[in-house]
Amino acid sequence: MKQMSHLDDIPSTPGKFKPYFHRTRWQSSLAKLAFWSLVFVGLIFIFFYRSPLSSNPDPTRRSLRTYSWGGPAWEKRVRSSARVRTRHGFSVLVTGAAGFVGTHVSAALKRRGDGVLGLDNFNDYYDPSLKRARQALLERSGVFVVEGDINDAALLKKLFEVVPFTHVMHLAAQAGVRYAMENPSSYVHSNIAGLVNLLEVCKSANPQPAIVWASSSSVYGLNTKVPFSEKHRTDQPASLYAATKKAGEEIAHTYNHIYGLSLTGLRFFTVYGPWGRPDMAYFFFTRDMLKGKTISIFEGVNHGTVARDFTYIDDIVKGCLGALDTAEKSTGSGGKKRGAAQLRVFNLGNTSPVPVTDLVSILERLLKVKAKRNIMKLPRNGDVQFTHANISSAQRELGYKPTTDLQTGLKKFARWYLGYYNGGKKASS
Ligand SMILES: O=C(O)[C@H]1O[C@H](OP(=O)(O)OP(=O)(O)OC[C@H]2O[C@@H](n3ccc(=O)[nH]c3=O)[C@H](O)[C@@H]2O)[C@H](O)[C@@H](O)[C@@H]1O
Repeated sequence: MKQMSHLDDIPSTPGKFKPYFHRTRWQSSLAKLAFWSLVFVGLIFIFFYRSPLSSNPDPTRRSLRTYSWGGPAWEKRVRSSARVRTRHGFSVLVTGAAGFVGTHVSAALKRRGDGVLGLDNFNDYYDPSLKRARQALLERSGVFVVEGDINDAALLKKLFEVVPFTHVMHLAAQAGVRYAMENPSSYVHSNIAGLVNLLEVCKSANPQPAIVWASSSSVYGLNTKVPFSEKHRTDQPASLYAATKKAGEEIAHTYNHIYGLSLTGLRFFTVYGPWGRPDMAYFFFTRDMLKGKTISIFEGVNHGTVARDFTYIDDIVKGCLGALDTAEKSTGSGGKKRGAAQLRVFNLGNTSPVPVTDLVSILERLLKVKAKRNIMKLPRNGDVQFTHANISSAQRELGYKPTTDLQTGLKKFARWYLGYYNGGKKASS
């Protein structure tokens, strides 16, 4: 009876059913049936339309999230953000614009008068609030970051319909070497499927844009010749991440060969700096050292040094702009090749590897805290022991010349970190 009165309390449509609602058992059952059907339909609705970001436990499905885009107001924002403000400026679509490198490159392009439209799926591989903060930064400088995935062909086609982009700076990717063992399919999804989807849209665009994109120093894998030169072998990747980046380079070759797309791959060497990625060692060492937590420092066999050719973000940005400025036009149009097009790959490193133990010592001095060091064997999870870039090719062709040493770059990072996280009190996740 109690339940009945509870059901009676539920407001129903006026007139028709209300007077008969509790008169007979049959009618009551019908009402119950209608109620539970409604609940059922509601649950199905919630299941299909909720955001996978908040509750989907499978991170590879993150990008199935539905984004809203389109409409006259949205197109106006897209157009205005991509509008070129200098005589020979570019209009550039920057994918991964709310990412670390994407934010810095987008801001630099905008500063010099190029039109920039950002695209980012804001996934939760690391704290999305940092991506939102970068987005806010870009919004203030006039860059609109469209929320969407590089696997969404309809969205990409729409963007090319609205803006005839001259260039694409493709920085959206699943990054991180060690995470590839935890979530391999996210690498295939972003770095392979997403890249192919983007190139498919670019090859059909009219005019076809020139594309500059992020490869990685990790493609050198087990190569032992140093410094790493673009001529060295890259067919022994040590992680799935590296393998997907290497696959990207081969895919670039195919699209260049078949469709005449101008493609430049940039092999970044451990990029660091303000607004960086919390999944990278320099970043989480800083966080953990400030919290007094122990950090794990890897070493090679027989106590061998593990070192990286750490490269400061401002130097990388100059390399990216150099690549865009020297990119030749794609030769095809509407999916047809008209002649041979440019295909390039460059190392963008710093040319001076620093042991990870030295990185920690620099951080200790800058943060004025003593690190609790746990020295451990380099795990077999994709990390390589040593990276060192030969940059003569980028120097010659892009005018690339890194000028920031690790000490100077980390000082800028630490200053940003302490400001952003309120003196290290509001720790990053
Ligand atoms: O340049 C690249 O190719 C790559 O650089 C970084 O990868 P990685 O160099 O491994 O950068 P971190 O993850 O920040 O590691 C830096 C160093 O710290 C070491 N490390 C890492 C984690 C840890 O707990 N302890 C530790 O000693 C690593 O072995 C490595 O030598 C990025 O995460 C990749 O996305 C990028 O493609």
